[in-house]
Amino acid sequence: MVSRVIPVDPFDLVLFGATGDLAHRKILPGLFHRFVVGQMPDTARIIGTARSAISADEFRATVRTAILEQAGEEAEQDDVLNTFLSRIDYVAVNATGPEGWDDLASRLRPETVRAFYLSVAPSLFSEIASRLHSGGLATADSRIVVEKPFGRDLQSARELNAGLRACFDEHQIYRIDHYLGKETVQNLMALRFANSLFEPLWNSTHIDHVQVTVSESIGIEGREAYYDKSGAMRDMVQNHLVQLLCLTAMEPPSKFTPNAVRDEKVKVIEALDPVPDGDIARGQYRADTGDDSYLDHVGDPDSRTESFVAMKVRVANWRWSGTPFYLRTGKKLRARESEIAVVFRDPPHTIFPNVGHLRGNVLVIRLQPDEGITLRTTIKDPGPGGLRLKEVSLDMSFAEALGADNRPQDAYERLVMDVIRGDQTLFMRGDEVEAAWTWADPIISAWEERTDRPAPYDAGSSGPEDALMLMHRDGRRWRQIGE
Ligand SMILES: NC(=O)C1=CN([C@@H]2O[C@H](COP(=O)(O)OP(=O)(O)OC[C@H]3O[C@@H](n4cnc5c(N)ncnc54)[C@H](OP(=O)(O)O)[C@@H]3O)[C@@H](O)[C@H]2O)C=CC1
Ligand SMILES: O=C1O[C@H](COP(=O)(O)O)[C@@H](O)[C@H](O)[C@H]1O
Repeated sequence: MVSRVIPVDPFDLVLFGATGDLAHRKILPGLFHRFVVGQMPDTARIIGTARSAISADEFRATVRTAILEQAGEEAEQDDVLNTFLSRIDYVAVNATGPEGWDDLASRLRPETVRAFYLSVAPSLFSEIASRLHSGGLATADSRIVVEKPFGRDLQSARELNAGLRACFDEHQIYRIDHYLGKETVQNLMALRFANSLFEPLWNSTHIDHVQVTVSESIGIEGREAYYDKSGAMRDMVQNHLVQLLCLTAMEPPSKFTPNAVRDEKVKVIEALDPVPDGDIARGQYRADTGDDSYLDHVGDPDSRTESFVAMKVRVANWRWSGTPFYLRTGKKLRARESEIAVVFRDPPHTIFPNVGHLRGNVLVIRLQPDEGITLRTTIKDPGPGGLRLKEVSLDMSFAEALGADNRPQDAYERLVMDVIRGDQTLFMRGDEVEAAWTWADPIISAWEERTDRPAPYDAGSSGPEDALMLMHRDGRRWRQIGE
């Protein structure tokens, strides 16, 4: 049985960078899944482009292979896969030269939603936008989607915004942060704003602190050149972790519209205090048995790029004064585990004899691997023998609760369909990205002036000792990774 899906309007999706890694691992398999569940109308078309001079048949063959690798059982029905592939075309286009643009223009249909997905290096964004505009390929209703990283500092983000806005209106620009497409991230908004239970408690009177963890067990996996110039702060914190913080901390938007939601997120970013150096722990993984260290992976024994960051962040507004947000993320950690843990204050008094200190409730929003929501509560330990207390979790796993037919969508499949629908709620607005860089830039600049190295941590651990200390000195503890 297929879940409730509302088909989108007919579209021409032009995928720049169609021969690349992201297109083959995420975007095309995601589109295939949307096709399988019936969301892509019969008249939808995907036009892949890149410089490679390959035929449409050759391109389709690579897409077939990628889908068979990524999409699981659904891809085994050959007729379904063949029908999907018949919607795919390919045109060789050079983003920085005249070759291929007229051919591409001739394939686009009038009266059809046009989306141009730029899965290419950010250095190509402005030039592609300009050629789409000057060649008349983009209409007033067309959408342009750009991948991360959106700049490496405020200055470059402003330049990218200027390049895109010279040719497209803000309502046409979709800046991807794939964390916003994750099912549980949206569930955080539903949890907060569709229930009356939590919102009265959602403030510093009741919440002691919030922990946002994005722990990865993988390393930099063939992306050395990019990662060593970025590090965890630019790669993960400035975008994904700041977005998670925003959705946790923001005020209720007046309505669920793209600008109402994004206005509230911008206010949170603008309320972030500068983070003093003493509130940050940076780490770099060292060799594990049978594996190399970060320095071996990037081939630079002097690299000072961090593969781990933990920090204490303060949101300087009425709601959150006195409730810090602790963020941490890193590569080669003990487990792949991402969550937002909202730690409530301890009960102020206990009426139970011989129980000692009662711990506060913890609401955990699990992003991955097992998406769901857990509430840690204290109950009576069942059975005879007097009243003893015990901590238990009220647990909701989405996979179990919703059943296999309603498995959470991959972030990319949701986001691509949102583009076609013209819904920008889960995309970053230009001012939002600039605000996040305004906050992150001084932190990064301070590191760049220093000569010391990030603290080493063992691959497979929970990160460097400094990160533990960041919490311990406040009388708090990180939640365990990988338990
Ligand atoms: N891979 C990933 O996991 C992630 C990637 N991203 C971002 O997505 C984007 C794409 O990444 P990824 O797929 O890994 O990159 P790849 O290097 O694998 O692919 C780049 C693509 O761009 C095409 N290309 C390069 N130069 C030109 C040009 N002058 N004109 C037209 N096409 C060109 C290449 O094809 P050809 O050489 O044939 O022209 C290729 O299809 C980047 O912005 C990256 O930061 C974001 C998150 C994760
Ligand atoms: O954007 C990025 O995200 C991935 C982690 O994404 P996830 O969905 O697997 O949690 C990270 O590995 C990568 O370095 C970063 O560029």
